[in-house]
Amino acid sequence: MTDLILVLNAGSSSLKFAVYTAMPDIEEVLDGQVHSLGAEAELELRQAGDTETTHLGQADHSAALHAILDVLSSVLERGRISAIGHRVVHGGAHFSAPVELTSDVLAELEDLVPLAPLHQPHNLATIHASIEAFPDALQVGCFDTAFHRTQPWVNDTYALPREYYDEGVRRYGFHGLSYDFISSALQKIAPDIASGRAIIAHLGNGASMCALKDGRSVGSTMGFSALEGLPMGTRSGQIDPGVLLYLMDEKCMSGEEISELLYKESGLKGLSGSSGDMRTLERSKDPLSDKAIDYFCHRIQREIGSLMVDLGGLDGLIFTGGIGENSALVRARVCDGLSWLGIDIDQSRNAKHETDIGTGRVRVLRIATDEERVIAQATFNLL
Ligand SMILES: Nc1ncnc2c1ncn2[C@@H]1O[C@H](COP(=O)(O)OP(=O)(O)O)[C@@H](O)[C@H]1O
Ligand SMILES: CC(=O)OP(=O)(O)O
Ligand SMILES: [Mg+2]
Repeated sequence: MTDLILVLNAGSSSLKFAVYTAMPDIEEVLDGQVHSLGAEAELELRQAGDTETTHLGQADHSAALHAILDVLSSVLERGRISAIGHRVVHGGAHFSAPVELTSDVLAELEDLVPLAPLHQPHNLATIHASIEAFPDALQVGCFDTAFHRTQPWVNDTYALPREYYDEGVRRYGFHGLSYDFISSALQKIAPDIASGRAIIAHLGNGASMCALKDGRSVGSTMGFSALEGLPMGTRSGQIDPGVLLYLMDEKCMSGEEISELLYKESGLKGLSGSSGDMRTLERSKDPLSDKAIDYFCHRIQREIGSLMVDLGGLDGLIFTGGIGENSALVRARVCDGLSWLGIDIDQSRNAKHETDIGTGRVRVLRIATDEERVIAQATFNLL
């Protein structure tokens, strides 16, 4: 029987999965995802070049996991799951590398739930369900925050009294598994950029950007929680803390209500008044949908300026994530008007989703991310 590695990646709007053979090296057998979690979830299974889609309808993370385990049962007849690698969004200040998920580690990760309420509970629930389904498998956690531990202190802290930093109020940054993958991919696709100054825009339902210098993270738009920085599907992104004081003091909103507002009702959903999903907004004829896209792209442009200061210039701009990889419109709007920074793109190559779309001094690339492969490799290394 072949040894297999299963990877589970619980995002805010999706549960992605992949299966790899484990010996002698990792090789992907299949992958897929349940996307659009909520009322209209769909399961996609990709195997040997074919994609099979099943409509699930109403499904949360737990229903998605069960649907995935059902689908996998046919594959499992041919092999033995010897390890399961999990994406864990928050590793706090402590976890800077992948670890075996022992009960002590899980207890520490439980403490981080308040810092990532949209992700950590789903990550932990997925881990517990997979321990139950595969009690003999090695369970490994890989952290979204780990990649950013190389950031200089000025980008790691807020200007609060020092004791807050010491107790963990820091700028952790997220999407590190994706940045790790892109950083490795750059070494093959564009080695000059891999060892130069790059900005990676991971634009998915959650969205952030990373300043990459010599392959290491030196800046990120996300900080303490996955709320800071860019506006997202349903998250506000950057906001004046004075607004929160106003909501508490003048509108008498509770912490829970403010959390609901900032995580679930804001961003593209709040601005458009209809949807936080980029595909839906692009198809919509409502001018508010277009304004929401405009705001999203403008904030990305502003963050490019800010991250360029961290880098001392720019050699490459990389688009990735569900929106970054698939939306030619967003890539075009982000690059529009940035010629003065050396950012220009070829509209026809962009429309065809080619890898190399830049025509100016800065190389502009579209690279599909693969967080699952980073997790599989780390899990394999710990086997
Ligand atoms: N063809 C497409 N055109 C525009 N947006 C797309 C397309 N495909 C996916 N997206 C958008 O990508 C986002 C989901 O990104 P993804 O990275 O898969 O999410 P998550 O953060 O949950 O992992 C959604 O807003 C979705 O509408
Ligand atoms: C950290 C984060 O925002 O993750 P996701 O993009 O999966 O929501
Ligand atoms: Mg994601």
